[in-house]
Amino acid sequence: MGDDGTREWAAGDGFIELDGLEKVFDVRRRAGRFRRERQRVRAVDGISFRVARGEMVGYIGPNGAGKSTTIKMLTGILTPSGGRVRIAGIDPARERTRLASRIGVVFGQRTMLWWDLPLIDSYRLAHRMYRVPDARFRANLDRCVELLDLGDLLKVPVRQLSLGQRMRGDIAAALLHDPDVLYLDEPTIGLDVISKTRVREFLRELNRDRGTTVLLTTHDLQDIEQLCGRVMVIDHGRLLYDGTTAGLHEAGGGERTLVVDLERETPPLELPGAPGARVVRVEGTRQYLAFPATQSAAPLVARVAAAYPLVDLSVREPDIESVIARMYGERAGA
Ligand SMILES: Nc1ncnc2c1ncn2[C@@H]1O[C@H](COP(=O)(O)OP(=O)(O)OP(=O)(O)O)[C@@H](O)[C@H]1O
Repeated sequence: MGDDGTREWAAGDGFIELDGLEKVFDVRRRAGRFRRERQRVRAVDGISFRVARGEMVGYIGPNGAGKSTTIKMLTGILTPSGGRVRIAGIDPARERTRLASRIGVVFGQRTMLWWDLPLIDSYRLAHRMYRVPDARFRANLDRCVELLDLGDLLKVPVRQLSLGQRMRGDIAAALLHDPDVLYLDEPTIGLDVISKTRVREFLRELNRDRGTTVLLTTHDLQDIEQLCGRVMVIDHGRLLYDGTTAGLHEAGGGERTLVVDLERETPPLELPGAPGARVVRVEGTRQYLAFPATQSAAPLVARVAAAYPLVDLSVREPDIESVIARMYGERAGA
């Protein structure tokens, strides 16, 4: 037992544990010219899950679903209105300082770096704030600088960095004290394809080599598909789905789209031997082919490439909103 009567975390327990977690906000809204009404918003409405050490889990949902509120309770910034949350046996709201050395947080839309200072200065401040031993700080910094390609950026003031550079800088800042858990809120938002790929590769390596537990909030289903074996979907503060990424597509019945740019205008492509695939739109030399999201794109790509002269190909994922809308539709119709 810990000093406060809580049991210490033991291997085999969930590393992140939520039991019936709730957060209710009292908000005052205008209800007429002079009247204001108090309204209760159940931002998180009884969420329970376990995440094992070393898992990499997606936490997704539409705007206002309650994702950020959950993350804020996991970091101790917000105190729950009900239920229970533990990270490695620690109650975040009661022991925020003790927890701080175990977690790293990256908010894609907000930087934790000092805007006017060179990047390296934010790292030096984190070094002191977290009291990281010198040798460990050096080793972690060197590793991040190498893997995130930050060498030329360390002396540049943060405000002069591009969005992708800044995001890499923020991820490094969150990792200098070797946290066991990393929370990422929209880490690829607004990044170009190359920056996204680089960030994803880094996260995959971090999880594989260091066993860092990662909880990832994103609107980009490709982040989830490329990084997470497991995904949780929340909406209106409730857990709607907790399972594999492939299962998410089955539950949502979604379709992906293969966008094909042809050398010349062509009648709608014929695709014998590609079950479930069909042309849904033709725009000049570009054609859009829908196919079940549960299938790999590879056989369809091979089929199209063998039969038609191509300029380019890309695959578009269904957006999270449409997957969730279909999940609701199926439930309502069930
Ligand atoms: N401090 C607050 N005071 C009052 N209401 C809040 C507060 N923070 C969040 N909410 C409300 O709680 C609900 C959940 O918000 P939250 O920010 O957790 O959603 P989200 O899933 O992170 O959305 P997004 O993807 O837009 O960031 C929303 O209805 C929001 O308006």
